[in-house]
Amino acid sequence: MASALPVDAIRTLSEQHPKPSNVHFQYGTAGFRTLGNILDSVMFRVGVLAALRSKRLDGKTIGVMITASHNPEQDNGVKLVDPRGEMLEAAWEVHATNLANAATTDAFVDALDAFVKTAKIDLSKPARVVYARDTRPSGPALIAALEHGFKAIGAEARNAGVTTTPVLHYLVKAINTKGTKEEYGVDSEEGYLQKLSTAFKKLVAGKPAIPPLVIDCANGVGAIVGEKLGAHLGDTLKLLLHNTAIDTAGALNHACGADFVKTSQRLPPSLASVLQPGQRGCSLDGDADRLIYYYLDDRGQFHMLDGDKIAALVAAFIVELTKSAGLEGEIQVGIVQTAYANGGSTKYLAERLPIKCVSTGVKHLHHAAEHYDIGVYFEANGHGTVLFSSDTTNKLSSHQPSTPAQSTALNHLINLTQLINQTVGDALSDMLLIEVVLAHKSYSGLEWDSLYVDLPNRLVKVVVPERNIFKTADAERRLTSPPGLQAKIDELVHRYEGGRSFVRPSGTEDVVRVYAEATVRSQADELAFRVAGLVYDEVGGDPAKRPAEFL
Ligand SMILES: CC(=O)N[C@H]1[C@@H](OP(=O)(O)O)O[C@H](CO)[C@@H](O)[C@@H]1O
Ligand SMILES: [Mg+2]
Repeated sequence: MASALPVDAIRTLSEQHPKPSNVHFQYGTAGFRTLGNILDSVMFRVGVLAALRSKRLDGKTIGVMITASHNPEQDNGVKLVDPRGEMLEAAWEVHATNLANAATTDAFVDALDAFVKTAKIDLSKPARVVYARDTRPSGPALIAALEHGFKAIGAEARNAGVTTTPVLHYLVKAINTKGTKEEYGVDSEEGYLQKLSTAFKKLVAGKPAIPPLVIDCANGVGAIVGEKLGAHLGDTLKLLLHNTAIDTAGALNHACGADFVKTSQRLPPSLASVLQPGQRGCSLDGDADRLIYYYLDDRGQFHMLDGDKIAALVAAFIVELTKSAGLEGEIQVGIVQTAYANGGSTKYLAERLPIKCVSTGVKHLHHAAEHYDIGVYFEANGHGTVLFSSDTTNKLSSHQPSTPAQSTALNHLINLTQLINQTVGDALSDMLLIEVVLAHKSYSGLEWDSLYVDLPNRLVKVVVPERNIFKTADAERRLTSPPGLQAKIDELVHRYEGGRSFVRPSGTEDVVRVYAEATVRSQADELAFRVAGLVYDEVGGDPAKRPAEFL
C-alpha cells in the first residue's frame, strides 16, 4: 500500500514560497531559466518534484542543478538530472511546467495529488536527491527554497555545494552505480578530478612537455573547479586561469566566457595582453559545460576553434586509434550535429564519417549519439562529449591486441573512456581531451584549425510578438509556420553563393534566432540581416522599433 503525500508539511512550507501571479514558467531546453529573483516558488516545487521522480524510479538518486549557465548574472535556473546522469526524461518536462504554474498552494497540492495518481508514483518508496549550484549571487536563497521542497516531502538530500554542472551529472551517475559492476567512479568532486587527471597523465605519458594553457573561466564556477583540477595535473599541464573573479558583482559571463567568444567571434578583451601569438587559449561558460578554443596567429589575428572544430579533431583521433588497435570495421564512430554546425564542418565530416543532424539541445544530440558504437556530439557553441556504447566498452576490455602498437592504441582508447564524461559535456574534461589529441598529433592551434575552413556566418536574434507561432521541421532546418515564410527565405538564400539560412524559435530566450552563412563574410552578414528583416516584418514587428541593421 502506498503511503500518502505529507500534505500538511507541503502546505505549510509552500505558503512560504508563493508563486508570483503574473509569470508563466516553462521547463525548456535547459530546465527553468529566468530572472533569479522570481524563481523562489519554482525551486520549492522542483524540490518536491525531484523527490517524486526519485520515488518513481525506486529511490534512485536524482540530481538538481541550480545555474543559468552562460546567461547574465541576474538570471538563474534549475534543471533535473536523471539517474544515469542524463537530462530529465522529456515526458516529465510537462509535469514540471504544470506544477510550477499552479497559482496557489491549494492548486499546487491538487496538481501534485493528480500527478501522483496518473504517474503511478508509489509514495512508500524512498526519495534521494543530490544538488548543487553555481556561483550566482541568487544561488544561496534559491538553494534554501529547494531544501524546503525536499524537507516538505521528506527526501534524503545530499548537498554537493558549489560546483560545475558536469560534476553534478557525474555525481548522479557515480552515486547510482556505486557498488555495482558499472561503478562510474568515486562519488565526489575530488573523485572525479582524480579520475580525469589519472587518465590524462596516462594518455600523455612519454609525449613532449605540453606548453601552459590560458583558460578564461568566465568569472564563474569553472575558476574554482579549474584550480582544483590544476592541482591534480601539476606539471603535466599548467593551467593559467583568468577571469576568476567569482565574487565581483556583474563579472560573471560579462565580456568573457565561451558564449561571448562564440557569438562575438573575438577574444575576451581581458585576455588581450595575456594571450601570446601561437599560444592556445580557451573559454569556459558560467557553469563550465561549454568550451571554445582559440589562438592568435603571427600577425596577432584571432582564430576561433569552436565545437565543430572540436568534433572534427576528436573524431579523427578516435577513428585513428580504433584502426591502430585493430578494431577497424568493428567499432563505428559517428557524429551528431545541429543545424548551427558550420557548413564547412558538415562537408568535411560527412566525407569521412556517418553524420546525423538533430534539433538544438543537448538531450537530442546525446540520444542520437547513443546509437553509434562511439558517438561524437558537439554543438557549435562548444557543448558536447563522446559516448562509448556498452558494447564498445566490452569490446575494448576483451579485445586481444596482436602487436605492441595495437596494445598501445587499445590502452589509449580505454583511458579515453575514463577521461571523457559519459553523462554530459564537460568543458574541463573536453579541454583535457583536446590537449591529449594536440599532444599526440603535435598540433598547434594552426594545424588543428586547418582541418577545414569555416564558412563565414552570422547569428541574429529577432524579437517578435509571439515566438510560438514559429514551427520547424527537418531538424529545425525548415519553417512550417508561419505559412509561406520558408518559401521567401529560400528565395533569398538562392541569391547568395554558398548561402544557407534557417529560422527557429529559441528554447531559452524570448526571441527567434536567424542563422546564415555564405562563402563571403559580407554576404553572410547581408543574408542574415535580410532574413531577420523578413521575419520581423512578416509577423508584424513594430516598424518604429525595427533594428537599424535589419535589411
Ligand atoms: C544557437 C544556440 O547556441 N542555442 C543554444 C541555446 O538554445 P536556444 O534554444 O537556441 O535558446 O541554449 C541551449 C541550452 O544551453 C543550447 O543547447 C543551444 O545550443
Ligand atoms: Mg553551460
